[in-house]
Amino acid sequence: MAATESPLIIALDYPDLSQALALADALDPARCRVKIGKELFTRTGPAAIDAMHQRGFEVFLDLKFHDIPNTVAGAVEAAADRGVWMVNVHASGGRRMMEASAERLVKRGLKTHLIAVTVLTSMSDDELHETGVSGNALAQVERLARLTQQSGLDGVVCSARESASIRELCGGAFLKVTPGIRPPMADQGDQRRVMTPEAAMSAGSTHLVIGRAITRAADPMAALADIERSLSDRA
Ligand SMILES: O=C(O)c1cc(=O)[nH]c(=O)n1[C@@H]1O[C@H](COP(=O)(O)O)[C@@H](O)[C@H]1O
Repeated sequence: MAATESPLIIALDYPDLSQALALADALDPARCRVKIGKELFTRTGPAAIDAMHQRGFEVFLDLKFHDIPNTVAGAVEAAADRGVWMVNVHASGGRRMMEASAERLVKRGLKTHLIAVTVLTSMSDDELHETGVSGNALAQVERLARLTQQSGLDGVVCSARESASIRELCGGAFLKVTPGIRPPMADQGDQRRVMTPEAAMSAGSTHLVIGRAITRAADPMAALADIERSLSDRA
């Protein structure tokens, strides 16, 4: 399978496999990775993963596991056995849950990247307070990133607004996978902590998750090319 140097991960948030395949067939695995999330996976099951692997894409399976340690470790192992490049859990599942998952991969010699979601990019500080968290999003992301690193995982999902702080706290090699990416003038939609692609890379994000800015664009390939251009202009 062709590994790519690109930081771009395209979120295939579609209700059926044919729409996901239509975009995948226009994309080039040398230029991006793809993400399969809850909607597509619940519709298609592992068939979507297999179809992307057949096309040469590395796959981020985004099912955000959040359960007791034994259950999540088993789910992470199952994902890795499918050969996915990356899988995620919720950091708020706690240290033992994350350690059990990381240890399972090590024990089996599986190379899948394991990362943890800190605070969803759709949440504002006020919404976070409503869930009982007293600090702001940045403080909670920092706390959970530290816990994630101590638990032996490879990185976090956070917003690009927190990437610089997490780079300082956890180092450059610790993955900072950032959704909530919006090109200038793009509709924010349900996201709250957003950044442009070039600002996100400058802030220290290692990977950018991009969904609707490409999948809902009138011309998805032109939208992707614009984003790639904005990143190479920055370099
Ligand atoms: O884990 C994720 O990928 C994720 C975490 C997060 O905090 N926020 C977030 O938006 N995501 C995912 O990233 C994608 C963002 O999609 P767009 O907002 O359309 O670019 C969606 O597939 C979300 O499920």
